[in-house]
Amino acid sequence: MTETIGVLFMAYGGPESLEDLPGYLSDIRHGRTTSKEVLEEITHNYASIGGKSPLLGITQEQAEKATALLNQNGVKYKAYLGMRHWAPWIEETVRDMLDDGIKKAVAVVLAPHYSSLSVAKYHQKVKAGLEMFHGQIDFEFIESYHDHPKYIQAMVNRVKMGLAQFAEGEDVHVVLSAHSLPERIIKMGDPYQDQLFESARLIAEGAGLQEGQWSWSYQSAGRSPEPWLGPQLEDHVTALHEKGVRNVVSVVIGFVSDHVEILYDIDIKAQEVAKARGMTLVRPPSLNTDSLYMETLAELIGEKARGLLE
Ligand SMILES: C=CC1=C(C)c2cc3[nH]c(cc4nc(cc5[nH]c(cc1n2)c(C)c5CCC(=O)O)C(CCC(=O)O)=C4C)c(C)c3C=C
Ligand SMILES: [Fe+2]
Ligand SMILES: [Fe+2]
Repeated sequence: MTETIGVLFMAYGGPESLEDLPGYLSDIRHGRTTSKEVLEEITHNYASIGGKSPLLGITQEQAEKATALLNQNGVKYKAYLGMRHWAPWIEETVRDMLDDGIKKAVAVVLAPHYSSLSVAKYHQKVKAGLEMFHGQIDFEFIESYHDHPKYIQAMVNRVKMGLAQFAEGEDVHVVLSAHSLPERIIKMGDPYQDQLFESARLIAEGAGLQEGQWSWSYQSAGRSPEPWLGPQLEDHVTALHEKGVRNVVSVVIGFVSDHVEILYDIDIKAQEVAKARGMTLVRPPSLNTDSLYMETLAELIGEKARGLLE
């Protein structure tokens, strides 16, 4: 009988209702209490996008589509979902994999860029799950795929989709962005920023953007007193306005799925800043189940699985 390879698809996790928010925030903030003001602000953000995160449903669809591609190639794969900050928790999914008798598996985070504060934490949770439930699965981990040609092409297509919303000959500026992190990661030698800049360079080149026609920005910095990487998107949009830019295409290259930090932070908050200055800001859709992104995942997972089967 052919052995089934488990594929653990991991994402950040999101609340299923506004009642989940205090517990969700407590997990993200390592048990620290969230102030009333911050809780109210984040509740307002989620209420503005429908009262829950769409992330779990999108991750489920991504896992199904990528696994369907993988299952065309003779090896049998079974998809599992694990979230870092909410159910289904990564550790509990690892228990389910053990219960199913999975012996070999590939773990992938649905985030193309590696950081010790992001991807590494997911990997630690997989290992914690194995320890917690006293099991053994031979895991192969995908660390990053910031320069995978199909991910780059998928993002290039998004840039072009955004530009196509403006009339030919109009002056349009492209802003590529990703989630901010505390500045201290730079001193820690974390590869996050270098990987982001490499993706951005490849995407701008692929889309044929000239110097000055695009720029970089961070978004969604945390609400903690330490300095976070900038410039923040809203400040950046304001600075672009001061330089005479009136049309902006905003492409989030660090996130592959819709969630509050896109649907609120860009579509509502950054959009408000742009509109208040008479600017037009357009955001092409997130990759979600984009076919090139699904092929990126299938290729990366297939490659790691071949290593497991040798
Ligand atoms: C690259 C790293 C991070 C990604 C990607 C990321 C995505 C992401 N974050 C939220 C919601 C929140 N994040 C919050 C804090 C927070 N996020 C990161 C890193 C990434 N988040 C860090 C390092 C921190 C600080 C944690 C701490 O110890 O304080 C919070 C808490 C409130 C706040 O600080 O703003 C929220 C809420 C979502 C929804 C998301 C993508 C799915
Ligand atoms: Fe976060
Ligand atoms: Fe965040």
